[in-house]
Amino acid sequence: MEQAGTQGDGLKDVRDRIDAIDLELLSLISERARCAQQVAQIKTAADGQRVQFYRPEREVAVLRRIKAANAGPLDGEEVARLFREIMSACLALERPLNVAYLGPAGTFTQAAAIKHFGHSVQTFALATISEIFREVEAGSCDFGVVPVENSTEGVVSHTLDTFMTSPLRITGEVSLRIHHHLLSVVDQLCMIRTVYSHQQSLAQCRGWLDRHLPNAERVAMGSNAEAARTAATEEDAAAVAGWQAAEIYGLKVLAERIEDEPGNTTRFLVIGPQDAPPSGEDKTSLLLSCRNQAGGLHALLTPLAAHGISMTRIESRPSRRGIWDYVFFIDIMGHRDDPKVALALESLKQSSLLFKVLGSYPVAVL
Ligand SMILES: O=C(O)C(=O)C[C@]1(C(=O)O)C=C[C@@H](O)C=C1
Repeated sequence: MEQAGTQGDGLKDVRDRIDAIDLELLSLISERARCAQQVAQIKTAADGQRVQFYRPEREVAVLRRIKAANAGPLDGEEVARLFREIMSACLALERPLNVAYLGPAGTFTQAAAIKHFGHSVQTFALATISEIFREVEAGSCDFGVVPVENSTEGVVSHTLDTFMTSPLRITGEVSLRIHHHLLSVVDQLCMIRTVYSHQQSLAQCRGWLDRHLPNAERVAMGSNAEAARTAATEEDAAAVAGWQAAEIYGLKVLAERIEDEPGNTTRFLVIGPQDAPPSGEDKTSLLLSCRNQAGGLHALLTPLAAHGISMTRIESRPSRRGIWDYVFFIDIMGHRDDPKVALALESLKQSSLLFKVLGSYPVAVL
């Protein structure tokens, strides 16, 4: 029913304007989608079977340009998110992408996949990180999304270990603010005897669980979503998971944001058959190992300092070739095709026993 009184004509006028703007937006979005269809024809004519519809370096260029041009009142992130979805729909017109993620549905990895690719991709829930690598290697999925590090609990070692033997490349990164909630079919905390979650999430909420559920048994599961699915079938259990899992498995939120660290962030990697061309603001991930001798790591890193390249992360893992042998996962700023980075990589290659470029990819916009 129409609002009477003071809102009257003023409200109707503005709503009429909004309706007219929406029609203009629709016609512009449709025109943009037709352009994407033309791009697809041009790409197919040029590259035939080997055509790459998804262009990560172009996508970040579009988003960076929009963010820079934005004059408000909407926030830059907000505007970029809208354009993320428009591009996702345009790409799906060219060819829908298949993206594998660590399932089941409702995990933070699925949220990361959608944040990176938008809602128009087809996502496939797989049970393990190894399976995701396998499906992308086999070509049954175009890309995979895997967790790699968490700001409270550190690295997801399985992901790093799998890179040692996989031919796949890193084509993108996604950072996601993680909020954990306590979910259950019951609505009283005193009824909870068991708390299910992934071991990293249990660790991230340890303080809260110690204070509020000191006597409940904590049971580690393969994923938060699996924990939510299990908790949905038990009258005295709860799961620690995100709101997506609450929605999917029909659970109530007993307590919100129970993570101990307010800035809790998880970083995910996008993996695919190739890495990304330069975008102007990129990172490169490397896998290296050095001789087991005094000053070995220092010597390994000297070429980076010598060429003025900044390192954003270094992680060491046992190589499994001998008990004293370690490999290093290193992230640096810049693309492997940047002349300065290319020179540094060349000398790194000379000084390391094992040298593998895992990929160059754009610094995330969202
Ligand atoms: O510019 C292209 O190559 C396109 O395919 C168009 C477009 C877009 O909608 O802007 C869509 C998908 C690509 O990943 C990048 C950009």
